[in-house]
Amino acid sequence: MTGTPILTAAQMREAEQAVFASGIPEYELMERAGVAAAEIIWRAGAKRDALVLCGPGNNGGDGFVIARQLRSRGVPVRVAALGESRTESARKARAAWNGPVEPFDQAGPATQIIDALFGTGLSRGLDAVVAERLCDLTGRAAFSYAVDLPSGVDTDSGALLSAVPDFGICIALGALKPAHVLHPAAGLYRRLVCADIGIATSDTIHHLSPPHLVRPLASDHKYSRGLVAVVGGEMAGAGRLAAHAAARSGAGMVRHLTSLDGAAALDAVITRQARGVDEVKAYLADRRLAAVVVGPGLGRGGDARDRLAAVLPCGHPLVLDADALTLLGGAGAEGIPHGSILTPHEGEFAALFGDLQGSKINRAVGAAQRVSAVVVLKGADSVIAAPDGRVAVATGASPWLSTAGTGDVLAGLAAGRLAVTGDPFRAACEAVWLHGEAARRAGAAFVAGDLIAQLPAAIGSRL
Ligand SMILES: NC(=O)C1=CN([C@@H]2O[C@H](COP(=O)(O)OP(=O)(O)OC[C@H]3O[C@@H](n4cnc5c(N)ncnc54)[C@H](O)[C@@H]3O)[C@@H](O)[C@H]2O)[C@H](O)CC1
Ligand SMILES: [K+]
Repeated sequence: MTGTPILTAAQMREAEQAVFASGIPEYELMERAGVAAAEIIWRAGAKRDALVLCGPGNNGGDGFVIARQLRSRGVPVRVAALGESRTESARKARAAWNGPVEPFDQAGPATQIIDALFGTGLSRGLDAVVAERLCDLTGRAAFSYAVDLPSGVDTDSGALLSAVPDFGICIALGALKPAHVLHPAAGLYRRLVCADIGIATSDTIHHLSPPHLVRPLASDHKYSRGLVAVVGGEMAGAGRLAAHAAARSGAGMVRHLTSLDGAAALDAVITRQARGVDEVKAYLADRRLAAVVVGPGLGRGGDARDRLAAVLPCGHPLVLDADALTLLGGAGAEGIPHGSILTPHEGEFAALFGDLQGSKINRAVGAAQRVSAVVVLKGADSVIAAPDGRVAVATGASPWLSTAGTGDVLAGLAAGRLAVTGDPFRAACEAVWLHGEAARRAGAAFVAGDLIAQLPAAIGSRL
């Protein structure tokens, strides 16, 4: 879970100020940034001709340092500037470049385009003519790089403030920012590299990284590895997917409680018929339960409400998904037990927390703090937020996950990891990463069942 840190623009400035307070001048940081970025560009593009586009602020200053570094390696490099450099460090970098500077609006194409126009200081969209020229130059280039951020993205939300082109490599400086992991900005580059420039970063928000999982002990048995109950309803298919995912999550045993007649015959090992709420309550009275997931296949009628009402006070660690979230959206989130895991998509999230504003990260943290539970706000970029402010953001999800049942699989997987770890934030991070890894292994055009089949290999890859 402790992947590359993610800092907002304000947190980045705060971290930079701490470096300056330690006696390292701003220009030293700019030199470090430029040298690190130039090394990445050199490795990717070698001596292909390059055009560095420099903006008026310190992002532009980075650009002048990069140009000087590339020139010293024999790269045929040109610089085009968008007006004068407005900061002392940027002026110093421009003077050190000590070469010709073309006006941005007259700059011709190049094999490599390096975007050092704007970074974390962007306060509004680029002028249309500037944005258009940036898109044209990068569109005609064989290699394109964004210095710190693609110019035109909102640092903290990942929104696009003006037209922004695609880039081959985005070179984050010092730390990731939310725009590096939140869509649509996160979809603008093929490769993301974070250059370490010696900035100490906060330890609350991270890019989700591969988890370290553990094997069962020789002394373990099916109950010590974790018993999971899936409280389904009339739609046995979704509950069955969640149950099979939990069964291949590393947990010791799974019970799928469904009201559907004859479903038990399908999976005798897993499925139990629980027609009425009293039968559900009887199963939930089993103190050996380590996690309960409710939602997949639950339904939204009166019986579903009764089943949900039986689950919420059961005292076992909970995963709330799908119909359970929709039902809670109407009834109010106050009934959610602390320490649960919620796995809403944007629609279910809006039903529960539609009043929350800000970036996807802000909204997920706000929701987690409101209900004192871990919230997994799913999407192409899934945000996992804990009530204490810890956040992990997952990127690179396979687009093939947009198929029926993958949410049921994630819910069952989260319950299984919760049964194994007993830690909601860790379980949610592991489940999201394993879900993504299973999708990568499943390849193309898979269905939810194929995803489940890949879980043992995904887990095995992290032991
Ligand atoms: N601060 C440091 O120690 C380091 C920062 N690094 C780099 O610096 C940028 C952030 O620099 P900053 O000067 O704050 O902002 P920008 O360079 O992004 O540019 C802001 C600059 O442009 C003006 N401006 C804002 N929006 C627009 C617009 N739409 N059109 C025109 N002009 C605009 C604004 O007024 C400012 O003057 C960071 O991303 C890093 O790249 C170093 O990496 C490390 C040291
Ligand atoms: K940039």
